[in-house]
Amino acid sequence: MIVLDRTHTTGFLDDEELTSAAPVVSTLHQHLVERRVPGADYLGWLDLASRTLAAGVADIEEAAQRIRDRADALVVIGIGGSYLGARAGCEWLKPAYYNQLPKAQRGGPEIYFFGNHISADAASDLLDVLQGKQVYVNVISKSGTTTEPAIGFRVLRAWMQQTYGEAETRQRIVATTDAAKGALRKLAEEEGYQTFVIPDDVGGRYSVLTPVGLLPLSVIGVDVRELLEGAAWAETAFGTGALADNLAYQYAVMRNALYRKGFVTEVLAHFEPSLHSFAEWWKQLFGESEGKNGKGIFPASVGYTTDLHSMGQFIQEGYRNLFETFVHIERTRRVVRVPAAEVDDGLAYLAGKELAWINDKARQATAHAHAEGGVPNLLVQVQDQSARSLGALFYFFERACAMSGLLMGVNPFNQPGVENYKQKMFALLGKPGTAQA
Ligand SMILES: O=P(O)(O)OC[C@H]1O[C@H](O)[C@H](O)[C@@H](O)[C@@H]1O
Repeated sequence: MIVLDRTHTTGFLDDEELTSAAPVVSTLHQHLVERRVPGADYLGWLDLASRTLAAGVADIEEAAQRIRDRADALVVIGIGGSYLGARAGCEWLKPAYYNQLPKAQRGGPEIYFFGNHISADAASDLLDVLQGKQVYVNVISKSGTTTEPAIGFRVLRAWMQQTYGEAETRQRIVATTDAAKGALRKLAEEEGYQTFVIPDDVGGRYSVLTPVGLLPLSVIGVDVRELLEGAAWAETAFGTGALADNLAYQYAVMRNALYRKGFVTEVLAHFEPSLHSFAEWWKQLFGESEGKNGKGIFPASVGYTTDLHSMGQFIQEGYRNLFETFVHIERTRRVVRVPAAEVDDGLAYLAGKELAWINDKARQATAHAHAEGGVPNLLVQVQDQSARSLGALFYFFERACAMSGLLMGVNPFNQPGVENYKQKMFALLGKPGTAQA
């Protein structure tokens, strides 16, 4: 289901550099599966998909159905790992203009993501668009104490209370949070919201296949079992410690080998606008997992061919510390051809050609040109834009990220650095118990 191709690393990486990593990968793999690595309390994602399939997702599907039957719009409140996966899934699996389609064609309510910023204008704009609609909310926070979603939830809850009254508002809110800890858990219990639990042993950026991602996606009509099946397939496919047989570990080894040669920025490149949020999810996964102790590959992303007309110049000829990873989808969902035309607009040579075919030529040309310009690039390919492929790809990158962080010598499962700005912000805000600035 997943292909990894390193043709365009020729001249930058040789086989021996990769195969020689096999013993260390095998040892780290053993430590990972025996849960003897730094951050070992956060390894629940390793077999989460297969366990979830075995336990069933009826509770998630029932809650989703209740919302689908009643809602015009679902607002998903969360930040970081508590929203990027659902958003990635939504864009990957649903049409680009999903919210603008007639309800019958959508197969679910409109979906909005909120609580991922502190913007007054964005908050007001959301409330404007929700006017007159039947709104339901899924508020998501593992810690239950993150400031942005907590503020967003307050704003939206106040609006809902005014619009629907207190009792009705309670019926329209589902909270996804820790089983016992945090302000959101406490509030959910006091108010009697329906709740879903984020397991203790799954960190935020690895949580897309928990109710964090599954509930919102189920509400908009995604068959979440297919998503889980793709990931469960990947658990087996990328579950071996033998480097030669494990593409996720090979990807981890390649990016580390490039890193050691000074390629310290990885640009995730895709050719489908619907992969934009997938790239955002990927950036959090790798950025928070590896960027610590003065180490890490800086994860960036571009959407081609759009960004070939902006960032393309830099990538082709700018400062040489970049490598790229192209995420490519082999088959598009639909076929569009360049129409024949009477006028001469210089495109006669493309008449009748499929856009997907042209896009693929653009990808091949870009990969070639960038390698020639000193940017080695890897290809990660999935066959289609299905839920199964997405589930497999989520897991591929999670598994690769864990191995990559271990190879780099960091704990891939913590994020101590994000606390610093928070403490300074709390001091500026005068939060009780914090040092005043
Ligand atoms: O789910 P939450 O506890 O609200 O956390 C949401 C996000 O916020 C943080 O600051 C962390 O850096 C992220 O790893 C996390 O995904």
